[in-house]
Amino acid sequence: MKIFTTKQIAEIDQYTIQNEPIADIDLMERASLQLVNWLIHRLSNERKLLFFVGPGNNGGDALSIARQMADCDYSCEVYLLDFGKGLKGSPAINWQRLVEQGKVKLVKIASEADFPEIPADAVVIDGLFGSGLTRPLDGLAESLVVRINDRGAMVVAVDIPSGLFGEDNSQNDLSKVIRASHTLTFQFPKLSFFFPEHEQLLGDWEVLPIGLHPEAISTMRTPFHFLTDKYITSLIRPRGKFSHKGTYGHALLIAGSYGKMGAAVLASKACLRGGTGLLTSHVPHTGYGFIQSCVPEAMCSIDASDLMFTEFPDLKSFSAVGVGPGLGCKSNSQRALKELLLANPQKLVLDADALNILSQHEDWYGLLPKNSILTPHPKEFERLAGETADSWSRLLLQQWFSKNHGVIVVLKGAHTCITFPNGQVYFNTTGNPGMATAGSGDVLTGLILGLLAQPYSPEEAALLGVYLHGLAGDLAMKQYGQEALIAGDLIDHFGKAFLELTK
Ligand SMILES: NC(=O)C1=CN([C@@H]2O[C@H](COP(=O)(O)OP(=O)(O)OC[C@H]3O[C@@H](n4cnc5c(N)ncnc54)[C@H](O)[C@@H]3O)[C@@H](O)[C@H]2O)[C@@H](O)CC1
Ligand SMILES: Nc1ncnc2c1ncn2[C@@H]1O[C@H](COP(=O)(O)OP(=O)(O)O)[C@@H](O)[C@H]1O
Ligand SMILES: [K+]
Repeated sequence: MKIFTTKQIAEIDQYTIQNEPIADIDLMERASLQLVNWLIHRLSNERKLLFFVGPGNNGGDALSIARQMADCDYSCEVYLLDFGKGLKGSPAINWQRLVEQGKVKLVKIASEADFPEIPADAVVIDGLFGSGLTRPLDGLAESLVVRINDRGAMVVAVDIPSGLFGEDNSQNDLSKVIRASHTLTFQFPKLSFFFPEHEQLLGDWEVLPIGLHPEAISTMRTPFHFLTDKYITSLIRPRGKFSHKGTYGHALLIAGSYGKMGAAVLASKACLRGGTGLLTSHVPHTGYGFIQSCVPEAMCSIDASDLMFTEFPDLKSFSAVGVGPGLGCKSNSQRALKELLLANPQKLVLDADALNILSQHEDWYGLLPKNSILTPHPKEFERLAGETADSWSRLLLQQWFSKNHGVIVVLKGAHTCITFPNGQVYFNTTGNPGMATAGSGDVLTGLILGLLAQPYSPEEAALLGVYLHGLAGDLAMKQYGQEALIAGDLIDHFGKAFLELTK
């Protein structure tokens, strides 16, 4: 599904108004009704609703919601942040409708003295500013937001927490942004919803469809997307009746070193459960018995070194290569990694220490085979590409890195972000904090390798691998909860994850 910038969303709004066609005030009513439905299903009408209303359409939405909630017997008060210019257009119509309805206390805030008391059990509806925010909040708006945040009441933000920009918040002061418990956003999530530093501002966020014009949505171009079940299911290829293990490729996994053989076991198992036909796990001599007994389905290629990666088998027989989990960064392994890059494997996934080694040799970046998949966590990405001050800047850097080096970057996190050499960006929507546990990245590498080998294209393997990995995490969480979940549980749930997508 596409993610649009707030500027594009405003264009889609206008297209809908002109081409559905629908009057602006009616579109606002339709959008507000979605929020009304959400509120009445979750809140008892014994709770007082305090609406904070700004000068634009976001305020207009809040005014409409207040009227509809009052009609449903909720006790509502409206506080309009008055910049002395008066309301215009649909917000003005909605103000007038409230006046005529006569059920809601209406107050204009012209100074801090007009700020109301906010009881802890009240619910604040934040309709101060939406996607039309032009600059960080200051003056009276800033003081009001700080006051609301200080009270600790439940806050439901309309469309976006007031003060937060939809994309670039690099110049914003986040202490002047509404801290919502819930954010109910219209039709599309905003890009800034996928960034970790905004978690406390957004609370739980949900997308409410408001029937924007499908033609505008399908024709408007954007590099930004988020992954859905439907899209991922469309990537999964059913197996042919007469297929055999040779049909599904032969993966080579180079992993493990003395003391870190568990990474090789986890990645090997994940690779096999990802559906590869054959797997050879290349490990140092010391890991031979361990791999053979823990993963009997894998063949073993044994390094000349007892302790670490120093060489690799002839690549001819392999349809994809994965390197990195538990590898260590010793100089012999560094040399071997360079030789591997020079051997130019057709399909390559690099993780963990392979990335740490790479980041020490920027002059090797040019050796990366086109469309290699790199799976850094944020620290590894920083080592590879440099430091950034915030998630927006990091996203731009990641996009640039993918384009410039012709590689796919899977930047792991709560919303793992996948960037392609053509500039396209995909955010993952599966997974949970239970996956913040040792080895879960090794499992992802193995899974992506297993998919690459079959062969899925590098683009498909990255998207499918990330989504399935998170889905397996969500299924495993149902069984173990978050604390007790360990990386091996993810592998045990790959089967259910595949079945869930193809049922
Ligand atoms: N037809 C539409 O366009 C629809 C819009 N919708 C709502 O409309 C919102 C966007 O509305 P608008 O574009 O009117 O924008 P906003 O309601 O976000 O606010 C823009 C207004 O705030 C002022 N402003 C911006 N930044 C400020 C700052 N830092 N300090 C003080 N004043 C500031 C602007 O001058 C303008 O008057 C969405 O977030 C959504 O809630 C929904 O009603 C759906 C339909
Ligand atoms: N809070 C979270 N929500 C969703 N997924 C998470 C969360 N924390 C970690 N993960 C996932 O777990 C994996 C962790 O990878 P990584 O940090 O490389 O672990 P390790 O190095 O221990 O194998 C990534 O795929 C990441 O997306
Ligand atoms: K808002």
